[in-house]
Amino acid sequence: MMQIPSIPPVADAALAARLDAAIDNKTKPRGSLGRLESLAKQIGLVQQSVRPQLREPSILVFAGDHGVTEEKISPFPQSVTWQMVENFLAGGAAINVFAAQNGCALHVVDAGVNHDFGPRERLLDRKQGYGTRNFLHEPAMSVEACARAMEAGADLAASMPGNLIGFGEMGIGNTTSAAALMHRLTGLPLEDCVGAGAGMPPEGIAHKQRVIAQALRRHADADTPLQILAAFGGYEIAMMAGAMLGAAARRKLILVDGFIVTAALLAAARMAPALTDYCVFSHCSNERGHALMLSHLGASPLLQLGLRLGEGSGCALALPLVQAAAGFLCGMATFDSAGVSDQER
Ligand SMILES: Cc1cc2ncn([C@H]3O[C@H](COP(=O)(O)O)[C@@H](O)[C@H]3O)c2cc1C
Ligand SMILES: O=C(O)c1cccnc1
Repeated sequence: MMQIPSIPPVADAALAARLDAAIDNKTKPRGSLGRLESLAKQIGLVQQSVRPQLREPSILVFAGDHGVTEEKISPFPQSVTWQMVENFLAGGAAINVFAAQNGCALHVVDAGVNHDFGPRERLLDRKQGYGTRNFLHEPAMSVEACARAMEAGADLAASMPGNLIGFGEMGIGNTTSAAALMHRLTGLPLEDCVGAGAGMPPEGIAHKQRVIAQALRRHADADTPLQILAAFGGYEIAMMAGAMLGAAARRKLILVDGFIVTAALLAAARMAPALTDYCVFSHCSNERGHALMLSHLGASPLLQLGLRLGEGSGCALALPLVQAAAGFLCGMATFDSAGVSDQER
């Protein structure tokens, strides 16, 4: 069974005071870099340094299929998952463009796609199965399979070279899975958790909500975060949850994308609450429920662009801001070093 790594909170009063002083001594009015200042402080706390550096950032797109697609809860067929994986491998998806634009390495993880790809460059084969089971009728996966997927994710994150990992996903049907997880893990009303996903019309969203409500009754006994993740999750979601824990255990910064990635975090953070200390929330997605999910976590997302894509697109777009935050803390002169007069105190 997956050993949940112990994740220490990043809080360190002495280091926090040194970071505040380092940020305030830069040649700028105090506070003038706004949100970048709290971000720089967070990165410093995660890296335990007043001169944090981001090395070899990468984005991992976790892909998996969902048995619940049988219930017509997505406007797209399940096969779009593997077809989009092919598109990622060929370089033609939105995430390819945005990652390349920001010089960010991109890997696709086959967590459980219902398709055989064979060995391919940029594809990390961590296949746990050919899609999950239909959670309307039975748990999406067994608790053991869920723990194995988490463990594979934790190992993968630990083996990544850099100190920042952006999390993205691809899996037709996974907003249904994420909505069920959100409801069970936060207790928020189901109607606030269910949205359009890849473009369901209003009557389709009502159907999706009925399917989830019925599944919630079927799995009323799923109680621990692992049981809940096994009942309603997906291989990609379980693997992301484990990978986030593995990343934080190595003090890597975690860039969180949209609704589905945040649902994986909700589950993982229930297992190790300090996990969110290591997370930067790239954006607030337009998927209904994401804003509430973020407030539940006390998160302040960097961007609000009306995205509702997934794939890690928000991570790639927010990466330059994260680099700017670490960059100003490392690179800017201080009032002293630059011979600039500080404000009179
Ligand atoms: C062409 C295409 C590309 C995508 N890239 C990400 N998603 C996004 O949509 C899916 C979730 O929506 P639902 O739960 O409604 O199926 C996920 O695969 C997600 O990453 C896509 C969806 C489509 C159709
Ligand atoms: O918020 C997201 O990441 C999202 C929203 C809709 C569809 N796919 C992903």
